[in-house]
Parts: sequence; C-alpha cells; structure tokens
Amino acid sequence: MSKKKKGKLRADFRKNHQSRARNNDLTRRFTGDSDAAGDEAGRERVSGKGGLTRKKTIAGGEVVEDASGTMVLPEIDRDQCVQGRVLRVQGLVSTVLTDEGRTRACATRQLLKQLSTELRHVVAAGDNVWVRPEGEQEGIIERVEPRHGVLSRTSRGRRHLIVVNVDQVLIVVSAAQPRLKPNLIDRYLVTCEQAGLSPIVCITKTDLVDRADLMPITGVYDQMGYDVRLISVVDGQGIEPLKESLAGKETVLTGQSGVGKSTLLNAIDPALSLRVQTVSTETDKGRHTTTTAELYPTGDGGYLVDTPGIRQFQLWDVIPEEVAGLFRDIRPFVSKCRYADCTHTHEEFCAVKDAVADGWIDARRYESYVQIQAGDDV
Ligand SMILES: Nc1nc2c(ncn2[C@@H]2O[C@H](COP(=O)(O)OP(=O)(O)OP(=O)(O)O)[C@@H](O)[C@H]2O)c(=O)[nH]1
Ligand SMILES: [Zn+2]
Repeated sequence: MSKKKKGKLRADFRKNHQSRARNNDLTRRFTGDSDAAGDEAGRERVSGKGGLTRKKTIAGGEVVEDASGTMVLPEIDRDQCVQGRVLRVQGLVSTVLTDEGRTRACATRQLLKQLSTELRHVVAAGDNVWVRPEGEQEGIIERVEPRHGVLSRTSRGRRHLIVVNVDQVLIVVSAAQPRLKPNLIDRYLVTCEQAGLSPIVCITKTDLVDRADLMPITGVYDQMGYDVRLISVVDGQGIEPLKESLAGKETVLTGQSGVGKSTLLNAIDPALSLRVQTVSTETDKGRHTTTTAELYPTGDGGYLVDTPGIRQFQLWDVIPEEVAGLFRDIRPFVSKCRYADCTHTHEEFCAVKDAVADGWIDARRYESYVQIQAGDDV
C-alpha cells in the first residue's frame, strides 16, 4: 500500500474514532493494513445496523469491514441453508438457534476459516449466520453476517469478541447493600459509550433507602440523557416498565456481586432466571472460560446475555486519551483546552477544569473521570 494511502487511512481512522466518541455511534474500527480497508472505491453501505463498511469483491465472495473488523462474506446457496443466531461458542462448536425453532451444534465451513485468518473469532456468540443443516441436530456455518454492537476485549494484542449484535446494556447497581457507587456507574457508562451500546442504569433495592436521597445522583445522569431506573423487587417499583424495555432487544446484564441481578431476572421472568442459573453454575465449575458469553432467548424475540465474565465487566480496554471523549458531559469542553494533548488533570488553561469550577460539569463526575483516566480501581 502506498504511503499516501496509508496516511489517508490513518486520517480516516482518526476521523471515525473521533466521530464515534462524539456521536455515541457504532464502533467502526479499521485494520489499517488490510486490503479491504484500502479499497476506497468499493465503499458502500451494507444492510443492517452495521453502518458504513468498506467492501471488496474476491473470488467466491466479498470482504467487508464491520463493527468487529475485517470479515469475509462468501457466496452461498441460500436454498440449501437456514438462518440462525449463535447462542454460544465452545471451542470449534457453535450452538445455533435456527429459524426452524431448534438448536443445532455447528462446525464452521473451512473456506470461512481460511479466508479469515487474521480474525481470531470467525464465529462469535450473537452472530447471525447461515447454516447448512446436517441431519436433525447438526450443521455447518456457511456464512456470518456483518456485525454491530460488539463487546470485545484485547489480550496480547489480539481482539477477542465476547458477544456481538448487542443492543443495550443493563447496568445494575444497588442503592444500598452494597452501597451505591456512582463512580462505578461512570465506568460502566464509559464502556457502553466506547462500544456504541445504549445503557439502562438500574438502581436496585430502592426500598432500603429514602428515594429522595437518590435524586441528586439520578438527576446528573438524566440531564446527560441517560436512562436511569429506580427498581425494587420488594415493592415492585420499576419492574413492569423494565420488562417492556427488554422486549425484543438483545440486552447484556452487568453489575457487581450482590446488587440483585439474579433477583431482578427472576422478577422479570422466572423461567429465564432458572435457565441462566443452571448454565452459570456449570460455567463456574470451569467447564469453559469465564468470558464465554451465552445468549438466552427471552421468548419475545429478545435475548439476554449473562455470563460471569461479563458480570465482572472489567474486560474492555479504554486508553487514557480516549476517556474524556467518552464522558458525555466532559466531551463538549475538550476542544476548548489550550493544549491539544490536555489530560484535564494538572494543566493550566484547561476548559474542562474551568467548566467544573463554574458548575457546568458535576464535580463528582469529574472525579470519576480523573480516576478512570489514571486507570485506578473504583
Ligand atoms: N431489600 C431488597 N433486597 C433485594 C432486592 N433485590 C435483591 N435483594 C437482595 O439482595 C441480595 C443479593 O441479590 P442477588 O440477586 O443474589 O444478587 P446478584 O447481583 O445476582 O449477585 P451475584 O449472583 O453474586 O452476581 C439477596 O439477598 C436479595 O434478596 C430489592 O429490590 N430489595
Ligand atoms: Zn483540558
């Protein structure tokens, strides 16, 4: 690839990166050196929520860039296939819920693996796939559709897809027992902003506190446009509206131990709660790695994603320079700082610090920013 083209790609990447931070848009990462990313002319929109992708035709298919990186879409004989959703991936076997209404244990087509050597996960939990059925219970994944809403983590320089095609994240924190930790909410929100996912903040156990005391905290999030709910399974506060918000959506559940996630699931759907518990217990025994995600159909077209690994939620990497852009309230001031590389901590002529002093930015939110930016634990 020419130097000029590479420079342009880098500029494109940066532009995308910034606009992603600004718009809370879907992640569009480009692997700068791949051939697909270099094919300027072939850029077009691919169906679904995946957004803008770059596209190039190869023998037997095409190469696209989606929210997960480079992927290959081979041509397939659709008459021979059924569509489905990958519920989980264990080693080489993917469990797919197909449109026939059954699950199939599926291997992945050899061609798909060969063409996707740079991708660690050819198939990920949450993928929309085309399967060629084999017998009653098995099949071969012939094609994986472009992805949106990607949760990933990087380890030893490689990006691992944890779950894809996610719509929203249910952030569960408790008003008491354990005590409310707003800084933890901020941390979760940063991750959601980074992944381009809509958060729903659920403050549980509100029956244990004076609800009026929560208003100063919820008000700050309301003002930024975040969806904050007060929940109690003891008196039923907020349960019905929450059920409605989950219907037909794919939701990732997250929150510290003891905040009431299982209890909340049970209040939403006892049958679903039971299924989640059964599998989580198996997972705890170390049968498969803790970061393996599992999708549970909610019966209304939606899915819930709940795994011990995701519950811990310390999986996504945010680089320090990225943090300010992921704080909705800090973001508008960043460009007004004197120094382009301002960290908004110790510098003079910092518009962010001025905004805190003038009351435009909540001082507690700013403290969170400083902690997260420094990589400190909550
Ligand atoms: N007062 C009150 N207690 C609740 C509420 N929701 C949950 N609890 C209690 O909080 C405790 C922890 O609830 P769990 O549902 O087990 O919490 P969890 O988040 O699933 O915990 P892990 O499984 O460790 O991740 C239990 O004793 C629940 O009875 C609530 O709305 N009000
Ligand atoms: Zn600054």
